[in-house]
Amino acid sequence: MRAHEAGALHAEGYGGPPQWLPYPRNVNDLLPMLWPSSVRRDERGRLQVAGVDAVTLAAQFGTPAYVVDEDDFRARARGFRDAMNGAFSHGADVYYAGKAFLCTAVATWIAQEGLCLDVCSGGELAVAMRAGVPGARVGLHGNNKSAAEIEAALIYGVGRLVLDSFDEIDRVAAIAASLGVVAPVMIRVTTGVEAHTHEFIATAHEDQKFGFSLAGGQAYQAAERVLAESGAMRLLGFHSHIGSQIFDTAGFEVAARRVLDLHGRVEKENGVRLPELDLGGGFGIAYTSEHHPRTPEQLAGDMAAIVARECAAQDVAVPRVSIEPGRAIAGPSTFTLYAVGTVKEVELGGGASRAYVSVDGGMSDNVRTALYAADYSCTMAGRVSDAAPMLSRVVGKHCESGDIVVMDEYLPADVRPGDLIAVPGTGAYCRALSSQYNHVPRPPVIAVRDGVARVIVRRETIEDILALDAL
Ligand SMILES: Cc1ncc(COP(=O)(O)O)c(C=O)c1O
Ligand SMILES: N[C@@H](CCCC[NH3+])C(=O)O
Repeated sequence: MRAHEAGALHAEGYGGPPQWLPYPRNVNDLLPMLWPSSVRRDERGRLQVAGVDAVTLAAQFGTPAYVVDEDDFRARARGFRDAMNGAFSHGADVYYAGKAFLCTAVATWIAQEGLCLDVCSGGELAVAMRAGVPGARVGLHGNNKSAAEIEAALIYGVGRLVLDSFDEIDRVAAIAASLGVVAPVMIRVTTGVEAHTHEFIATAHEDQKFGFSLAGGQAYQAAERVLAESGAMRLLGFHSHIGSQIFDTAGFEVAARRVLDLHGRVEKENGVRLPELDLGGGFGIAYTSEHHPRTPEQLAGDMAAIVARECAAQDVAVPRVSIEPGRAIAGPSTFTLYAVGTVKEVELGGGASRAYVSVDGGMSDNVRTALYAADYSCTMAGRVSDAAPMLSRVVGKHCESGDIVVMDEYLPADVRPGDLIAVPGTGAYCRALSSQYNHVPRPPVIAVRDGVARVIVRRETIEDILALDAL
């Protein structure tokens, strides 16, 4: 089931037989799990976020636009921080995975809320530096970091570089030696876990590009190589990340057990102490009511139990644990606001039909539907309607038939040009993966807090795009 979720309440809550209320029966028609916490409808039927309504936002900033509820984003960040500190008695660290969505304001929020920041390129590192995130609280990832990226990170004094290949071990050792610093490093391990998620976003099975294989022995060898370079590198510990948008707890558990087994063996057999362990991110969020995310408390509690059990079994000290949630912080805090341009009804045969509702963005601002067959839902944001529900597909304005934003949704049959449509759950990997396909400028990101909306990433213009071209 995916149609109608953002736009209507299930009559029986989330269980039981589907009994959808006609669209939208009342003004509180939004499934809370899909929206930032402040979102509601006002008395005019307009979607409202942190006290500002969607019609006002569209008039002031234009469409399409990503709209982030700043307090919701901050609360999700704090939620992970507090849950990890609550579960691990000696403290723990949360590295927000900036790849989900990063800009200077977000890096500032993350630092203010007491989190660390995971960056995976020189560009993301530059944002962290600009926001003044202390180097010690930044981690640098990447399976092919350039020498310039490594050097910039070491000069900035990042708290960790996560190593991904033997070539990189040599490269980091040489650069650290030339700078006269000791690089704090972790080793990314491929644990062999087949995570239950889309193939393109699973990262711990053997046949993919990330990390050192645990089963093949390379992860152990990598540790030996790093330990042998003690003048240039300090081994903090191991890192495991099994993939993204994962709900299945077994995958996390198996990965944690395997990486802790390696951690214990390396400590004992080399007479060293590894002070840290990173268990990655990947925690799934609800895009539809089919998804049932676990709370940060549940996730942290489970991790703490596994770590305590495995360390006791191996008789090694409990390392300081870190995690790297991206989607679970950024995703639900944001919705994309579009304006409808055209509505076209297409006969499907057998008397059935579908409305193609074209909006003023599309795969350039949200490629996840095309790339991962991701499920989204949507609702009218500027008004409510008593018209009958109509099976609709929300599509973009690009020259591709796969340019689909929301595959199936029930919208009221009187949806028309000029209506506003809001798509929830677009805070992670939408702006981050956006493009200028068809030379469509990227939308702005608008942060709303306490009744005030402000631009945190400005809209691109056609002049921005033209400026890249040589004459
Ligand atoms: C190493 C690493 N850490 C953290 C993340 C964040 O994942 P998510 O946004 O699913 O929490 C990713 C992306 O999958 C990643 O590759
Ligand atoms: N871009 C992916 C997630 C990849 C996470 C980065 N390792 C998505 O949108 O779901």
